[in-house]
Amino acid sequence: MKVLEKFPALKTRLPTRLMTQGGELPLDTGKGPVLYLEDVSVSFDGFKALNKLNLYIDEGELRCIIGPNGAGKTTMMDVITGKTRPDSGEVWFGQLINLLELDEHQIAQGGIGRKFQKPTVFEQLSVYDNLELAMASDKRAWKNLFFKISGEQRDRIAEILELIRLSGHRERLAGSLSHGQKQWLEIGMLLMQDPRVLLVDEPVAGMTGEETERTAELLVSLAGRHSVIVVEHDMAFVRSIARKVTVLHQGSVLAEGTMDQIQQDPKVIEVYLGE
Ligand SMILES: Nc1ncnc2c1ncn2[C@@H]1O[C@H](COP(=O)(O)OP(=O)(O)OP(=O)(O)O)[C@@H](O)[C@H]1O
Repeated sequence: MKVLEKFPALKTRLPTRLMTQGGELPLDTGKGPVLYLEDVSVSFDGFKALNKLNLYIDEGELRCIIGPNGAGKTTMMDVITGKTRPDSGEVWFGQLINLLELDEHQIAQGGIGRKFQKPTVFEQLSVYDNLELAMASDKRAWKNLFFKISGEQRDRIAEILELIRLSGHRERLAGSLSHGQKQWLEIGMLLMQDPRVLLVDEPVAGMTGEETERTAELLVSLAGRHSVIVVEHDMAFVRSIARKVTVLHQGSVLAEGTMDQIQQDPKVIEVYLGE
């Protein structure tokens, strides 16, 4: 059922721009998903990259999105993060925040983090400094060179270093880390902003088997505190972390369910074998 049909009172929501004036976004997920897209369509020169896409992400869930090349996965992430504006449809963060009224920067600051495929850490800085800078980004540090972090913030960095398994490498230059470690550091940098939703694009591309396993553990451990959306082609990896899986095809949801359910779905088999 569509969320707006289920909760008709939501139609009386105030415009997001009025609610967000002067600070924190009033995220309200009490009665519904943390993020949802309804009837979202995006066309590029007449070609429908997204075609009436519906997607509902619950608070704290780990969702895997798969689909053949060109299915619309990247476009979907671009719409959520404000990079691409849909031609039609709705995109809500909680029940009160209309993401279509916010720009990319506001969406990132408001609690939707995105990890692109290529790591973009500051190679000349230490692991620790990368995390400190990420925490402070857009806050005082960039404006005030004498910014000092609090004990609480130091604890948060230590907690994240532990989580991303880089506690023993805190003073190392980020440029000297392995590919996998750089990817974890970047995930750690996003976590410093404590996002409600984390979008992760092909996290294990180019990783060793061991790094892939550790990444699976990391992403699973993030669910609960964050909603994590993982777009990935590596099916063995998806199977290792999957709870609910959404299969996109030609810009819409083709199937949704557990990995076993979708792997036995004749529509999914046809699409993948037909590639
Ligand atoms: N800026 C653009 N201009 C024109 N066409 C585009 C643009 N962005 C995406 N497309 C097209 O829209 C379709 C969906 O692309 P998208 O990148 O979202 O798919 P995807 O599922 O992420 O694919 P992949 O797995 O290959 O990354 C593709 O056919 C693509 O060529």
